[in-house]
Amino acid sequence: MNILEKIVARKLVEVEASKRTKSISDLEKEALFSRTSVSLSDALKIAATPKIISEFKRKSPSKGIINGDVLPEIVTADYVAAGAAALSVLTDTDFFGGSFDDFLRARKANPNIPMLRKDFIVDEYQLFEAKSIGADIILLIAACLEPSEVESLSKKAHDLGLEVLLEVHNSEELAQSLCDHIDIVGVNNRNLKTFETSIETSIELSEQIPGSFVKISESGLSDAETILHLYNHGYKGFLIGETFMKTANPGAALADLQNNLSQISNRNPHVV
Ligand SMILES: O=P(O)(O)OC[C@@H](O)[C@@H](O)c1c[nH]c2ccccc12
Repeated sequence: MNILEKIVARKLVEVEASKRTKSISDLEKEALFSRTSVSLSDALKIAATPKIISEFKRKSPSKGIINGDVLPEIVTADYVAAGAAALSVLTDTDFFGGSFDDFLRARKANPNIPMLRKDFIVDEYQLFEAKSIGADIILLIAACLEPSEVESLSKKAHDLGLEVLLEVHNSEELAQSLCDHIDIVGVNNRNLKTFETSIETSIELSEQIPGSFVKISESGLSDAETILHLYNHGYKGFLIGETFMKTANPGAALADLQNNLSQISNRNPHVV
């Protein structure tokens, strides 16, 4: 089994256990369930500069512990103060050290920013969970879902008022999984089966994504030059975790990146 298969196998067991402890109608009763979602795709569509989606990630299977001892409410509020367009918070515990508690603390500290529930969605039940913790966006990973599952899960997400980020890593996944209910297409520069990361993945796929979809580039991003290069290939948003989380002050690391982005674009106004 590759790591993605291991995560999915574990997730299926976890979801069955959660269903036994909390029913869908319990989830629907949570206060945040009725919160009106904030759109990320609308903000990205009109973005005239690169937008950063900052991730709260304690650890990962590829990197091990990145930053175990951080407070989600502080880090995410610092991200927002430094200009993050959205937040991504891992809710997978076993492989990424995340939790609903992390997500809820981040949500409480930042009531109005678009937030992505970063997890491995394999069952409709998890969409109700996402809604109940105040998520605005959910992730569907083409590499671990059948195209028919992407279609039904994304439709259900829309019914619940959630936006859908479809993550792809190659042209086959893109061709097979893209459907009408996708709001944002994310190209993951990291192959989740091998952990290899290459920005070329985003460059190669940029032209294959129909212009009607807003696109973001994910993983392995750290410098302003690369981000502006990808922006010029049509990417509006950039999902970044490790670059920020590995520092003692993730919010300050985002502020530095934002500074570098504006300095470069001031020097070369044609770039953005
Ligand atoms: O920490 P990075 O290299 O900046 O990557 C962030 C994000 O793209 C990555 O965490 C991610 C992308 N897709 C995922 C799917 C599941 C878990 C995690 C991910």
